[in-house]
Amino acid sequence: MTGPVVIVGAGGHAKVVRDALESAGFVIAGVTERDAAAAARNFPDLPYLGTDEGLADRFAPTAGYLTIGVGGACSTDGRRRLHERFSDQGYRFARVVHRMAYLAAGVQVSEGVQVMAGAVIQPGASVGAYALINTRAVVDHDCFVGAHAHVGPNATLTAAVWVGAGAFVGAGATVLPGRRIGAGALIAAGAVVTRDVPDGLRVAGVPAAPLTPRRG
Ligand SMILES: CC(=O)SCCNC(=O)CCNC(=O)[C@H](O)C(C)(C)COP(=O)(O)OP(=O)(O)OC[C@H]1O[C@@H](n2cnc3c(N)ncnc32)[C@H](O)[C@@H]1OP(=O)(O)O
Repeated sequence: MTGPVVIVGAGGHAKVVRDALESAGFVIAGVTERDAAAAARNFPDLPYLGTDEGLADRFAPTAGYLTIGVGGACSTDGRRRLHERFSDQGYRFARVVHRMAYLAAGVQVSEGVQVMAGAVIQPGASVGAYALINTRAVVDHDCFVGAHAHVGPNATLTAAVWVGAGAFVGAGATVLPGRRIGAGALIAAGAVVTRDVPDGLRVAGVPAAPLTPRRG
C-alpha cells in the first residue's frame, strides 16, 4: 500500500493511530478535525486539513488513503458512519498495523483495519473491514472479527470466537472458546463471556450477564 494517509479526527485515538502509522512507515498528509484548536494542540507538526466537509478539495480520493482517528468509548457507530460517509465519496482506507503488533502468517486483515501496538492475531484468524484491534488485544487462533467491530485494549478472544459486525468488546474482557458475539453487541470492560451473546445485547460481569437498564 502506497500513498499518503489522512487521519480523520484529531483526538486521543488519533494520537494512537498516528503512532501506528509512523511505526509502519506511512507518510501522513495531515488531519481533519472540527475543533481546530484540538488539532493544533494534539498535532502541531502535522498539516491541518480543516473539517471533514469538502475534504475532497484539499485531498482528493485518488491522492492517497484515509484512516479514522475516532475511537469510541463504548460504541462502534461513530467509526462506522465515518467509514461509510467517506467510502461513498470514493475514498479508500489504509490497513494500519503497528510495527509492534504480531500477525501470524496467513492472517487475513481487510481494508481499513487498525491493529495497535502489542496486539496479537494468531493463525486462522480473520479481521473484517474497518475493524479495530486495540492495544494489546489478543485475537487467538481461528477467530473471526466482523466488519466495524472493536476489540478493546487488553481484551482476549480465545480460540474460534466469532464476533459479529459492529460489536464492541470492552477493555480487558475475555471471551471463552467458540462463543459467538452477536452483531452490535456490547461486552463491558472486564467481562468474561461464557455463553453466546445475541445481537445488540449489552453484557457485563463475571460470568457476563445482561446489563440491567438503569432505574429512575
Ligand atoms: C483506549 C480506549 O479507551 S478504547 C475504549 C475502551 N472502552 C471500554 O472498554 C469501556 C467499556 N464500557 C463499559 O464497560 C461501560 O461501563 C458500559 C458501556 C458497560 C456501561 O456504561 P453505562 O451505560 O454508562 O453504564 P453506567 O456507567 O451508568 O453503569 C450502569 C451499571 O452497570 C455497572 N457497570 C458499568 N460498567 C461495568 C462493567 N464494565 N462491569 C460490570 N458492571 C459495570 C455499573 O456499576 C452500574 O451498576 P449499578 O446500576 O448497579 O450502579
